[in-house]
Amino acid sequence: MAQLIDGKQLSNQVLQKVASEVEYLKGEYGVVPTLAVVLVGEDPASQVYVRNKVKRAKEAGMGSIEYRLDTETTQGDLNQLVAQLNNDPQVHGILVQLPLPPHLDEDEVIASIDPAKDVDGFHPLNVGALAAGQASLVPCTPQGCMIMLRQVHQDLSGKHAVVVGRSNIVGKPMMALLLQADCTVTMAHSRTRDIESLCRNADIVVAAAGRKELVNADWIKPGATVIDVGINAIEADGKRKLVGDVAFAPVSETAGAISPVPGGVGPMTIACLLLNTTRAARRQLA
Ligand SMILES: Nc1nc(=O)c2c([nH]1)NC[C@@H]1CN(c3ccc(C(=O)N[C@@H](CCC(=O)O)C(=O)O)cc3)C=[N+]21
Repeated sequence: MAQLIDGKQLSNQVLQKVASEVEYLKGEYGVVPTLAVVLVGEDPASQVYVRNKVKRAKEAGMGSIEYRLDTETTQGDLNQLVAQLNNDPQVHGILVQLPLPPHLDEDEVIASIDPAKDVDGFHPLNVGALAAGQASLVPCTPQGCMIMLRQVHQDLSGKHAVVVGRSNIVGKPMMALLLQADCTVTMAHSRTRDIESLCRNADIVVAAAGRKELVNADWIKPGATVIDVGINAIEADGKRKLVGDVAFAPVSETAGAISPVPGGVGPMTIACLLLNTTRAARRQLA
């Protein structure tokens, strides 16, 4: 049976580090690292994530401000709120929850966030810095995945990693971080031919395709490490249940290590968001 990579437990370690950094910034500079979260619309899943982020921020001693805008919010109103937060010295991190309602332009909103406050790491300047291997605010989910991988592999050098999924928020930044860790990286996606045998050659598989239980046991080399980034809500016995992009039960009999859903990448993402917020606050010290 595979080793379980416990994201819940590991995220608590990261959050402890965040809490001590918060104490330091308060004690030494009188600064309370503060995250502003902007949610447009009523999507129930987004509301759960935002509530979790705000809760964890409070637990770490950070400030958090939640902005809930209704679905009909205009691009102008949203841009104006972002501009106000950019100019507010009490706000160190800005997160605009995605996806936005279809009438709003996500790229435009992201580009309007001050790159120094872009704790998601989605601004083109931060994307470019990551691609060039320069320190920056790194997207939270891939950052969390790297911390999980380092639990299993003290040295990632030369490992063959296959990333399944090419999104801007997970797949592409994941590729950059694995490359920086000297992995050999293959990007696989919905158009990849014979994706199963490609994955079967991998030492590490990061599943971020957004397709529930896509990755099965016959995709995985015995002993390989599997990180499951999927969050797919399904109905089971009339209840809402989360499953990943990996068929957990069968894959955990083949893999050497595997992260679960829930309790894997999700909590790590939130912990890294707060870590980014303390980093942003530190860089904004006058
Ligand atoms: N600008 C932006 N930044 C984001 O980081 C961002 C976003 N938009 N939009 C939505 C996705 C999704 N996301 C999650 C974070 C934590 C959990 C999480 O903690 N999940 C728990 C379970 C929670 C539950 O039961 O629903 C777990 O996996 O154990 C899930 C999903 C961040 N996102």
